[in-house]
Amino acid sequence: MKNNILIVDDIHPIFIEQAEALGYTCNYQPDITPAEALSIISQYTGLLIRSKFQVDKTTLDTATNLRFICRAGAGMDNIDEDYAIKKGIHLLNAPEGNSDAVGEHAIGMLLALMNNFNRADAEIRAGEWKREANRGFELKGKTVGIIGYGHMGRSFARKLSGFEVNVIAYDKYRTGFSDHYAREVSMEEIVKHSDVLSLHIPLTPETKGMVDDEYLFHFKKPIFLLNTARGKVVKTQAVLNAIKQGKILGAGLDVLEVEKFPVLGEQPWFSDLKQNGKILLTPHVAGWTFDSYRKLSEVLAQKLAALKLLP
Ligand SMILES: O=C(O)[C@H](O)COP(=O)(O)O
Repeated sequence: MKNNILIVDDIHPIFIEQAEALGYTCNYQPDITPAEALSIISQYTGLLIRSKFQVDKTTLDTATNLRFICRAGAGMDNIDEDYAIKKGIHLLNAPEGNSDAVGEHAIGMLLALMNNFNRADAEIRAGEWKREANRGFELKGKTVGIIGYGHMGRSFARKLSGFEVNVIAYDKYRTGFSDHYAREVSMEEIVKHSDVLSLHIPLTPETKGMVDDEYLFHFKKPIFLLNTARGKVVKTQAVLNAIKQGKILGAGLDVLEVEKFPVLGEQPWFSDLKQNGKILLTPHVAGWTFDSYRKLSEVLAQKLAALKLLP
């Protein structure tokens, strides 16, 4: 069997260079359709994907020679992980490659929200000069609650040092992680003390729809909400409701329950979302920078080398 990798998305060429130095042959097909990929996948021992390609049971059953999947990114929610592991397929991802990007994006969103950057900018362009309506909040002295203290949560916490904030973090799957940047707390404490809530958790059946009306109702203080994780973790309608009730002061959403047009524009909540000046939107780019583009490839190539699948 050949040692070859089918690459079905856009990645920095350094991956190909390094994989070929290890002895792999790469077939770079960033524009391949899922159907086309499925029709040739049985010829490959490796597959490299980003988020647009779904690796479900059918794909895994068709990929009879597959030994590893490289995910150029962090989220593995587009892979049927359990089934792949059952088939003995190695799964590699690269959160180390885009955690700085996500941490910085979250910081940028937070400062922009707290100081009404997007709304004030739009107002001036429309001929309105409103100082009082655009009075901001300072980060200093606030409590920032982080849910999920993996690569992304830790990166955000590190980048908050210097802002003189109290950083608390909760992670269901990790304990004993308090460090220089964040203090480990329970979910109850996050809900009780946070002025800012930033989500850094994967999408799983358990986290799907986690941030809903009921969850937001329990927060003791009005919060700024950041979601740079996965859109389906947050119910968009609940965010709109909480803004109306004054429970959310601003929301920075890099990811949405449904992404891309036209399907996004067809959602019942989309017109309210569009008109709400307390919501700042970006198109799922928190982890996608000119810098992370190369780092993701480098991290994956290193992990592939460490697998030592080739003699
Ligand atoms: O999971 C990630 O790393 C980010 O969400 C980026 O995903 P992408 O592969 O779509 O850029």
